[in-house]
Amino acid sequence: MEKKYSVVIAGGGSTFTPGICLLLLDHMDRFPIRKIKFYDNFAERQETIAKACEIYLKENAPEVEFAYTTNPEEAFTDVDFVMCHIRVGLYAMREKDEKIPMKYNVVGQETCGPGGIAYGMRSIGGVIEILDYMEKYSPNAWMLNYSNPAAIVAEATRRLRPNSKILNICDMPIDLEEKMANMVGLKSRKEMSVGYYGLNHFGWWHKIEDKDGNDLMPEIKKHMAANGFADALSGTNQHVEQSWIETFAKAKDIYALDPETIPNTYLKYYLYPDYVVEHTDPNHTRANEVMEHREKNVFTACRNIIEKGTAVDGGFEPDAHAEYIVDLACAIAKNTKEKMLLIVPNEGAIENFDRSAMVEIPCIVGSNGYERICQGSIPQFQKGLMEQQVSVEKLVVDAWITGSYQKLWQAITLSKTVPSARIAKLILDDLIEANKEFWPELK
Ligand SMILES: NC(=O)c1ccc[n+]([C@@H]2O[C@H](COP(=O)([O-])OP(=O)(O)OC[C@H]3O[C@@H](n4cnc5c(N)ncnc54)[C@H](O)[C@@H]3O)[C@@H](O)[C@H]2O)c1
Ligand SMILES: O=P(O)(O)OC[C@H]1O[C@H](O[C@H]2[C@H](O)[C@@H](O)[C@@H](O)O[C@@H]2CO)[C@H](O)[C@@H](O)[C@@H]1O
Ligand SMILES: [Mn+2]
Repeated sequence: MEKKYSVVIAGGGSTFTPGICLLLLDHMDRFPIRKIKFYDNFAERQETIAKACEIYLKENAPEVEFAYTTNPEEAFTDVDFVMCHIRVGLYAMREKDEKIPMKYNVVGQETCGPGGIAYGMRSIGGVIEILDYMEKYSPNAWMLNYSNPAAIVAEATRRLRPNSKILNICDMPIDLEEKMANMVGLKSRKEMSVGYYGLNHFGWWHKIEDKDGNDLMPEIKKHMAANGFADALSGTNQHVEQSWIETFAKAKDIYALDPETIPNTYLKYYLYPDYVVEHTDPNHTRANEVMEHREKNVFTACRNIIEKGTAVDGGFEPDAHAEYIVDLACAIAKNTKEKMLLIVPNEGAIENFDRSAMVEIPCIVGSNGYERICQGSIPQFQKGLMEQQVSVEKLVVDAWITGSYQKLWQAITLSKTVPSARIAKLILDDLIEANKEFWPELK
């Protein structure tokens, strides 16, 4: 009898939960599920998502047991996988992450620069707490974590829970690879084999071939030089707002800095911080767009489904972009040896880079975890940028662990997005005030 799996979604009130829940149901042939649970520390938020999903599940997969709870023992007992997508402080704090640095003409962004540092200082405790619940109540389970900022969370879990069964992953490369597949007329990124190196939200493709080993880089480079990632489809409908459309187009200017590699879009914030500040409305940032679009749409759909008592024509769609999560779960469950980009300790996979850095590289994933695929040596330009950024990330984790104001001031000062130690201190003091209920006390 084929094993059926029990999954808990940590962050059940997430705007991504319905799409991921439906996606799991779409892949029951390769990843059969006996139970889905939601866990959240915000009962009311989760309940709206959960009650709608419960109606959907009853109508479409009545054989799958479903529950939702804020009780850790109920949530994490008898689970095989924890899919973790929490946002400590919700969008309200994301809005502050994005607006406080902008007061000083510094990039305000969800995962990059001082905003990402603030988010990291909130996320570490939340993810570690859930990891500890998992290990207490289901010691053989795996955590698939895509809570942000993945770079800082990954460094913290390396330092604080080095032996835990956690895989940290990001879907930005997935989206961009789909766009590159579209550039060269392929149906899916899975028809490509890639070489990639970097940190999370801070990386480059250095090799892209088709399944026959033909080099796809020349054609992709041509598109990047002319349009960046603009005008290339990826199948996701997450990014329709103007801010994302501009981000995809701006990749053209990031590419211009090193035409031998294809850049992750997030490098925009580090290489063109002046452009970003000039093109950001300090009173209406990405957090406002998400609250006005994704959050509003998802919760409106959920409330309608609950009111009608049926999910038929309720607007729930499987989140195709999240297929990577099922790929990852299958790789662990079925030993598929899937090749996936993960955020893992370098240990020499990037030959001329810090062995302890959490790097984003291609890995082979099976039942016993991942094996790194070596990416060789990296050029001086990327090496210099990565050494600065990984030091920021390490200093943030130092600050969280030791409660050190000094370390966090150093981290913000060291960020390529911040012009001086004076500005860094002004931003830090504002962030401390805004994060009083979330950060450890700093001395
Ligand atoms: N890694 C990636 O590529 C990727 C892609 C998309 C989203 N994300 C991340 O997924 C997460 C969810 O995104 P969203 O926009 O849906 O957020 P959201 O605010 O809609 O939902 C997050 C949920 O987490 C819950 N939560 C917060 N702290 C918690 C804690 N300590 N314990 C349990 N639950 C907690 C909140 O109550 C909320 O219901 C974010 O971290 C986001 O950055 C990552
Ligand atoms: O501004 P947001 O909240 O819409 O997006 C921020 C996240 O962007 C990336 O995830 C994208 C993903 O790249 C794309 O495929 C699409 O499906 O949606 C995701 C969420 O919008 C990035 O990887 C995440 O870390 C960011 O949180
Ligand atoms: Mn990401």
